[in-house]
Amino acid sequence: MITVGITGGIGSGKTTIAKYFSSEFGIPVYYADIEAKALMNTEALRKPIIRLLGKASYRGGELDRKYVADKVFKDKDLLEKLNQIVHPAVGKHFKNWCAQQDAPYVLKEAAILFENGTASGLDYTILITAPKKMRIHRVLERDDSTVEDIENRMNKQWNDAKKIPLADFIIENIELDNSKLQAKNIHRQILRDRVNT
Ligand SMILES: CC(C)(COP(=O)(O)OP(=O)(O)OC[C@H]1O[C@@H](n2cnc3c(N)ncnc32)[C@H](O)[C@@H]1O)[C@@H](O)C(=O)NCCC(=O)NCCS
Ligand SMILES: Nc1ncnc2c1ncn2[C@@H]1O[C@H](COP(=O)(O)OP(=O)(O)OP(=O)(O)O)[C@@H](O)[C@H]1O
Repeated sequence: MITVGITGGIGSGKTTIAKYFSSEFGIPVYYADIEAKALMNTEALRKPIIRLLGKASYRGGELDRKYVADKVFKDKDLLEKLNQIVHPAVGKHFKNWCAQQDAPYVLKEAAILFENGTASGLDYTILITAPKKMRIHRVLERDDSTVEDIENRMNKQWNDAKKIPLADFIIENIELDNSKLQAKNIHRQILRDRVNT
């Protein structure tokens, strides 16, 4: 199975573009942040997370996302420790998920790909970029975060300049129709490579 990572900083539009690959080309998408949160609600992860962040990490038996986010996005060390609990479980779950897919390739949509070395296990990577101000504006419009919340998350992610040389493909996601054209070209390129190898 050919695996393609799709990543980008907060508010870059990676979910929007991943959904386009799915709806337009029928490509199966693994949404790592959604799957991660489901895995964090399993017994196997609940225990180490409570040990790291305390009992308040769960409320009514469910992960308290706001509590956890407030703790880890203000503390690099805690976030790294949480990543070390969550990311291996996501990696394993993704592998099992891939084995059940029947498609020319699959997409793994994840906020963190280059930062934690996950990219090296994938066949291709697509980086979604957009100017920082635009990304902040998009997230403010989308949910009830504050600029401070968004910047705290941004500061825990590599900037585009560091990720651009590592990516196989880049989509500059400013105007959506143009981004879709870029996505179509990448889709075609992956299919061409597949036939030629
Ligand atoms: C702290 C949590 C519970 C907050 O949940 P919330 O629903 O508010 O955010 P969600 O997970 O949907 O992420 C939204 C955005 O936050 C940023 N973000 C999330 N996790 C991380 C991280 N580990 N490092 C940097 N940025 C991150 C990304 O831009 C992401 O797209 C959650 O983000 C989390 O558990 N993160 C650590 C584990 C992780 O890396 N999950 C992502 C997929 S592997
Ligand atoms: N080209 C675009 N033009 C206008 N709005 C856009 C564009 N791309 C995405 N958006 C909007 O910006 C917001 C952020 O997009 P999206 O959720 O896809 O980003 P993301 O990178 O997955 O964010 P996060 O890191 O927070 O998960 C959404 O409300 C989306 O509809």
